[in-house]
Amino acid sequence: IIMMDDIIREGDPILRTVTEPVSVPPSEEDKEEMAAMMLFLKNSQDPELSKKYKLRAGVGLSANQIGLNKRMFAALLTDDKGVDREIALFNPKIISHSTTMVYIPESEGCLSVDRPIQGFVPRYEKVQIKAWNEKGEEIKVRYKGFNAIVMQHEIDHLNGIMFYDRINKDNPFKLPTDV
Ligand SMILES: CC(C)(C)[C@H](NC(=O)Nc1cc(F)cc(F)c1)C(=O)N(CC(=O)NO)CC1CCCC1
Ligand SMILES: [Zn+2]
Repeated sequence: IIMMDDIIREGDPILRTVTEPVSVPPSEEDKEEMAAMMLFLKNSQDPELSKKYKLRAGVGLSANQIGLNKRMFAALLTDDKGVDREIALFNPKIISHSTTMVYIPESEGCLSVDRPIQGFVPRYEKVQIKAWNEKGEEIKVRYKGFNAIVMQHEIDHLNGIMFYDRINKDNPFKLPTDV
C-alpha cells in the first residue's frame, strides 16, 4: 500500500529522469503498480483515511514519484458532471493543445515538494492526449481546465520536469502572453 513515505521528494535524481516507455499491452507488474498508485489517490481523497494516515489529497501520481522508471501515471479527477474518474495512462503523449494558456493563481503544489512555491505555471487550457490503457488499447482523450493542468503536470514528471521549472525566473507572476 503506498503511503506518503513511499513518495520520492525533490532532490532524488529519479524525478529528473526521462522515464522509459512501458511495453504495450502493459505487463501484470505494470498493472499492479498502477493499481497501487490509483489506490493511493483514492485513499488520499478519502476523508477518514487521509486524516488517519496523514495523506495529502492527491489528484495525480506519476510512476517515477514512487521510484519506478516507467512512463505511466494515475490520476483521480472529477469530470464536469462531478463524477470521479480514475485515469490510468501508459506512454501518454500530448498530441494537440490549445494556444490559450491557463494557470492556477495560487501556483501549483506537488506530492514530491514539501515547500510552498509561488509563481504562475503556464499550462495549455486544453490538451489532447494519446496513450495506452490497461487493456492495451490506444486511446485519445481530451481535457480542459484543471484536469488538463493535472495531465500536463504528470506528463512533465515523466519527462523529469518539475512544475517550478516553468515559473518565469525574472518575474514569477508574469502572465503568459495569451492567457
Ligand atoms: C500537491 C497536491 C496539493 C497534493 C495536489 N493536490 C491537489 O491538487 N488536490 C486536489 C485538488 C482539487 F482541486 C480537488 C481535490 F480533490 C484534490 C496534487 O495531488 N498534485 C499532483 C502531483 O503532485 N502530482 O505529481 C499537484 C497538482 C498541482 C496541479 C496539478 C496537480
Ligand atoms: Zn507533482
